[in-house]
Amino acid sequence: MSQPAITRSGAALDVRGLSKSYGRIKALDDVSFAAERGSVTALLGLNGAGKTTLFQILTGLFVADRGTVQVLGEDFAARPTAALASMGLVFQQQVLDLDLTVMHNLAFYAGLHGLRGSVARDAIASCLGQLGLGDLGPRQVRELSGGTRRKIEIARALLTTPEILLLDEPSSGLDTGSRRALVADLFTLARERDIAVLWATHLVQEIEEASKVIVLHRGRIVAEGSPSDLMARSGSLTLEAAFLSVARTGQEGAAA
Ligand SMILES: Nc1ncnc2c1ncn2[C@@H]1O[C@H](COP(=O)(O)OP(=O)(O)OP(=O)(O)O)[C@@H](O)[C@H]1O
Repeated sequence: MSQPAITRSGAALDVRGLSKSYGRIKALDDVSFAAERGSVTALLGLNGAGKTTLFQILTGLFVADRGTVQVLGEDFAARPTAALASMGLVFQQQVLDLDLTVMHNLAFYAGLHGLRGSVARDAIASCLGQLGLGDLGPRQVRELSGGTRRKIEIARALLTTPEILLLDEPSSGLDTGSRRALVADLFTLARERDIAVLWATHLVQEIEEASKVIVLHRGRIVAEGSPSDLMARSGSLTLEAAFLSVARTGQEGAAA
């Protein structure tokens, strides 16, 4: 069996020195980090921190002013189509057609990616099954709750067996119970499918189990480490206090 491709740092996704400005606003300023397989890397930032800009660069919508992105050992800029083919994307905007059934939505997306017939059906069954949605195929999306729709969007992103999953506030608009269920599913998926999950959010409670937390503040990384590292370094008893401390002061080590 071939070895999985890796980047210069050994991680699935490796970002170095990314900068992007909109006129005089520095949305990203020399951002570097890596996301490893089988784990969740959380990108935590208040409004305006630069999370969306980063995701737009990682998905090829925008080009960075400076810096590089490596995906599975390849330079994104050199081979964007291959890089994008290895990624699953779940953003805040709803992407399902409400008037179609779950099965039709997923079959349409599978078809766009060249999966047809029994290959598509098996992939759909596997992805729905993994998220506990196995019996929902015939249901019209409009009849389903917001939390279930979000899970279907995640199942959709998994159809192409991505090695990297980019999530931009995936629990946006969900109630606490649905959010908790979604969070648990995503951590399990990262482990079981050996996917590198990069999860942007401003909700600290969601990512307390993350292997690594990166705090982005006004375009700069102001803290990076495991949740317990961040709490210890800022002298905080909770991850939320540690986050607010570094986000407020723009640097690590400030007392909460
Ligand atoms: N198209 C644009 N033109 C000008 N400035 C922009 C544009 N997009 C973003 N910005 C600015 O760049 C900075 C980073 O914005 P970005 O949307 O990337 O942050 P964010 O962390 O995703 O915020 P939010 O959580 O509010 O979506 C902000 O100061 C924002 O006002």
